[in-house]
Amino acid sequence: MTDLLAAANAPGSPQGRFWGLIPCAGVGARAIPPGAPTPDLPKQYHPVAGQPLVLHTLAAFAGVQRLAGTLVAVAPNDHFLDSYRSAAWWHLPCGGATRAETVIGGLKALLARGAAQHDWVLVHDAARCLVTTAQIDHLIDECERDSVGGLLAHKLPDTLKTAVTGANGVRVAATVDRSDKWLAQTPQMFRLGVLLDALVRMGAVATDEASAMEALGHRPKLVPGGAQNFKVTYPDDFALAEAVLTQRGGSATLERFKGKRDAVHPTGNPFF
Ligand SMILES: Nc1ccn([C@@H]2O[C@H](COP(=O)(O)OP(=O)(O)OP(=O)(O)O)[C@@H](O)[C@H]2O)c(=O)n1
Ligand SMILES: C[C@](O)(CO)[C@H](O)COP(=O)(O)O
Repeated sequence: MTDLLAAANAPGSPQGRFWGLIPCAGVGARAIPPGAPTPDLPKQYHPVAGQPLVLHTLAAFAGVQRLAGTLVAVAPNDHFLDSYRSAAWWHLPCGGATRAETVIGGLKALLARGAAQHDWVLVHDAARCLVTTAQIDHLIDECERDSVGGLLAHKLPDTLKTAVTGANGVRVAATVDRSDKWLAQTPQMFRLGVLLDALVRMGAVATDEASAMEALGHRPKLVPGGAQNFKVTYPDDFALAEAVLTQRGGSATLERFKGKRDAVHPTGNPFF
């Protein structure tokens, strides 16, 4: 693995292309209101500001000119996206039981479709539908010359507590120093081959790509993302996402791509 990173960073080695990878195979269990029946529509397909949630995410990625293409990793037997077409992204049923397995499946699919080990991959949650094209471009600018890669993150804005649960309910155990605490967001951008190796080694316990890289001793770069790049996780989050997208004027990026079923991707995506 370290050899792969060293090779990618060696003077004269090719810079590599940039790929998007969207894990989109979760069920969204925490997004179901307490007591409600289990819906058959995963949260990433819920309508938000006039579109299925994930289409806002994909619109932001479609606007990034430097991406060679974006793979959406969906669950086996998930046909939701079959009726949508874009020149900028495609979907494959390579999702797994955990987010890490879905990402591993997606990375292998990218390699099988012609991506190189030293190419960069930007892994981004389908459920972070408020990311903007500008933020993705900013992450690439900040990381493309970095020896490890990095992620969007948000410096903790609130006082941080640890909790203890006992007979008196959930109580504060302590207040924790937050000066060095950040909330990890996505995209998370690393070299494809190195990331695949790191995730396979760490397995399903890796809740994000950076932690797998950290486990190998690397120090991914923290790039400020912003409070609006939150992950739709709980029931209330849909209304918040809707409000922000509506305030932005719907999805301006999405409008640009709507109806362009046969559009040719500017970077010449080989898959269309
Ligand atoms: N087996 C899985 C689990 C999650 N994800 C994706 O990973 C992203 C972030 O995960 P999270 O918000 O935890 O989504 P869910 O696992 O769907 O949510 P929950 O834990 O509430 O069920 C989501 O876009 C989700 O679709 C995935 O591709 N494959
Ligand atoms: C990758 C991630 O979005 C970073 O914050 C997050 O860890 C994924 O969500 P999960 O709830 O940990 O699966």
